[in-house]
Amino acid sequence: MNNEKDKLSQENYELFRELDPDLLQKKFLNALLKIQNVRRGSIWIKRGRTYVCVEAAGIDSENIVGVTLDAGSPSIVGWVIENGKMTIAQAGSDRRHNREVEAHFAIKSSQILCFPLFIDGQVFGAVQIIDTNPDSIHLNLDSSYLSHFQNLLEICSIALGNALCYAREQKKNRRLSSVLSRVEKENTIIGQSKAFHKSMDLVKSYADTDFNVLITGESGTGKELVAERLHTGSARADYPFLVQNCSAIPETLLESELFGYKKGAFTGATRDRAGLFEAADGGTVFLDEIGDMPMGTQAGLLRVLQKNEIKPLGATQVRYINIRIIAATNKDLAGMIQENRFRQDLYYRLSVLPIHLPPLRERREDIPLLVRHFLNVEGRKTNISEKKISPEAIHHLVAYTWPGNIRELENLIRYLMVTTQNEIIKPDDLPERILKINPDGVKESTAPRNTDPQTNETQYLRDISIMTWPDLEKAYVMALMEKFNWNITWAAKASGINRSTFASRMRKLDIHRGTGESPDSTTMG
Ligand SMILES: Nc1ncnc2c1ncn2[C@@H]1O[C@H](COP(=O)(O)OP(=O)(O)OP(=O)(O)O)[C@@H](O)[C@H]1O
Repeated sequence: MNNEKDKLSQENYELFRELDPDLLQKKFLNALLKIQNVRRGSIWIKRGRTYVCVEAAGIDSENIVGVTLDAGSPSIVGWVIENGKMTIAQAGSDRRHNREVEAHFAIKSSQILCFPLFIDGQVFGAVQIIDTNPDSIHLNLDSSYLSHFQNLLEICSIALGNALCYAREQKKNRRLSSVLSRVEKENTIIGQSKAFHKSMDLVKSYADTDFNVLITGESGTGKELVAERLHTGSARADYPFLVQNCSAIPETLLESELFGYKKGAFTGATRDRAGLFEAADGGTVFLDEIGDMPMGTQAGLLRVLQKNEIKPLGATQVRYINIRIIAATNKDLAGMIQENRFRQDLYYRLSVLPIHLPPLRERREDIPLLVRHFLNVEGRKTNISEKKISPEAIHHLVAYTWPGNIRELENLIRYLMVTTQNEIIKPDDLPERILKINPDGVKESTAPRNTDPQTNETQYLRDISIMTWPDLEKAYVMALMEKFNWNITWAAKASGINRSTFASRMRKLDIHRGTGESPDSTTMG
């Protein structure tokens, strides 16, 4: 008996060293099975009106992890959880035993020992230790042994409960950090052009719905940024926003990333792993480059959209998830359907709400705003003193065609921040590919480029002469707001008019930070 007690204590110490709840669960169950000299066992957690199997050991265990039992159907774990008492049951004759789960087992259970798991006096789950020997002779049911066993269980149950709480808090923490970083990013959607506004109006109206969205547009036009905005503006904002790029990734790898896998599903699958869809439960999944998704994976995605169910690789049972899909592509999906490279039924499901983001060359008015924005952001990030840009250099940037769109512009600003020695970026600092294009060919009213620094002012006036009065006022107010970090009072002071007039002009010109905020939600001061 003393030997047995020592064995229990040793297992105890070993368990307390484990902080990872998944590993702790596994070690906890294995320790109990070892002490009781049996091989089959499982841990169940109560979730609402269901009991979910979170860990299992022994032959057929892969058929039971993830199984969800309804509180209304018979089960030993349900009985133990609801009554808060341990029980011993004969699998063949006990009416509480769930026959449906047992039906999946090649080797049948004979005797079941089941204990409740407590935290703070509340039952949060149950652990089953199961004898599969037909004579039910392996379980030690001696009352004094069982009482020591119960002590070990109580201590481990506290450790497990704490580890689960810790994991929950960690998850919450990660979610909050991702919301925080999204909020920080959120203010960076820049654009005042008509084409951009049209797309952003759609974003605002789509965010309130829960339908799938298909974003089309060339590479670097801001599809991911817009997807994030759709998520943060939706009721799912407090849940994860997870991104998967579907291009340049082998089919099986993409499937295991998205749907997850069971231990042993393929070489190297040493443990169960949840996929992206499951990890994003409650939130949004952004599938970038959906046009590159292989046909096989498209079928799995269709099942997610039609039935909200996923089947991890190697699993026999499906799992239910609740996610919103936002997909993006720069490919012609309609053309791909004709060539049988994209499923038509999937296309219809994905493109309930379509958004097209215009290329930068179709919204050239936004280039000066974007340039100023990136100079500001990069200046802050790199600690290099903020640089200015000459109207002439801007003139070249506006004329360039930007095949890589906003990403190319952002990268160029990073490059210029580092390579430009002077405080002001001038045309000479620009790369050859940009200088090659004649800026005067782009806008008919633009006068020939003047390289004499003394006549920069004249050039600048020529540049702004192509703008309308509201455009000019808009650009002026935006420049002030950015300079004063969206503090209306300071910006109004700098402009020489009072705050309420300034705020009312902002409203009239429909100027707001990014796109989602009204002037009143800018920094107060
Ligand atoms: N309107 C915008 N205002 C500020 N920054 C933007 C804007 N649109 C895009 N960006 C920035 O440009 C870069 C490219 O944007 P994003 O990754 O969203 O483009 P994408 O269309 O998803 O590209 P790809 O198709 O190549 O994946 C990002 O760094 C993003 O922050």
